[in-house]
Amino acid sequence: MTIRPALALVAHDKKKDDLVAFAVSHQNKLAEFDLYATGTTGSRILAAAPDLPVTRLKSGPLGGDQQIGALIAEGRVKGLIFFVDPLTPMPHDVDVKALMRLGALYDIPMALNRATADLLIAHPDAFLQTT
Ligand SMILES: O=C(CO)COP(=O)(O)O
Repeated sequence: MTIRPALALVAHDKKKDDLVAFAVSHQNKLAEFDLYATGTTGSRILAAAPDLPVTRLKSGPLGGDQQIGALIAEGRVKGLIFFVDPLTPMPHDVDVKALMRLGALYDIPMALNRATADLLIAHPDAFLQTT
C-alpha cells in the first residue's frame, strides 16, 4: 500500500471562510493528498467539499494544533496551510506558536495566508520533499 503525502489545513475562526473558499477552489489538487485538519476547520471543509479526504483531529484549543505538530515532527505531514487571525487573542496562543515553530524547524512549506497558499498549491511538488 502506498502512503500518500499529507497536508494539514487549519484556520482560525475569522479565517475559516477564506480557507473553505481556498479548499473548494483547489479541490482537485488537494484531493491528491491525505488531508488533516483541526476539528472545526475540518467540519467546515467537509461541509463544502465532502469528497476531500480530510481526517479531523481535535479542535485547535483542545490540542488539535499539537496533534498536527506531532504529525509534522514524525514526517507524516509535508505541508501546512494555516490561515491565522493576527487580530484576535487566542487562549491557545502557545499551541499556535508551537505549530508554526515545528513547521519552521522541519522546513516544510507553510502558508499562513491565502496569498501564499495560492502560490504553494500552484506547485504541489513543493510538498513532496522527503526530509
Ligand atoms: O484554533 C485553531 C488553530 O489554532 C483551529 O481549530 P478549529 O479548526 O477547531 O477551530
